[in-house]
Amino acid sequence: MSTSSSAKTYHVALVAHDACKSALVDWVEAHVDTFRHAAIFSTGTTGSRLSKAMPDLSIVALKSGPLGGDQQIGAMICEEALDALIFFVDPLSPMPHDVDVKALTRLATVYDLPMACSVATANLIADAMRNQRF
Ligand SMILES: O=C(CO)COP(=O)(O)O
Repeated sequence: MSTSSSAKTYHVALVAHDACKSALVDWVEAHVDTFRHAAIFSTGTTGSRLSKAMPDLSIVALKSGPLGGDQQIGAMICEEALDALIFFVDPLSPMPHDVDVKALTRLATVYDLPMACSVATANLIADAMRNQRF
């Protein structure tokens, strides 16, 4: 008897502030086998950096963060269209769109969405994705 196991396609938002974009690209490259099976949604500049580095991944680039991209991802959270948010936040620079950043992380908390704002926590989410644990 054959058992069929259909792997879940995770819908994941990947976002990084400018000072953290290279770290996010490196991190996704390190987990590319996991993200090859994911549907990725990114803010504009983050998405184009990721697409350039890994053109074979499925990446939808939304608006740039300061132009509403954080809010677009927030709307996806409200619509329960995401499984996780990986957001490499720059904690050392003031942001003109700080309210948008706060709104995004707030909505992830309101909807109890798995969210990582650091490499250590992002590793836990990637591990859970790889093992289909949520
Ligand atoms: O500012 C951001 C998130 O707050 C990221 O936006 P970009 O990916 O367009 O730089």
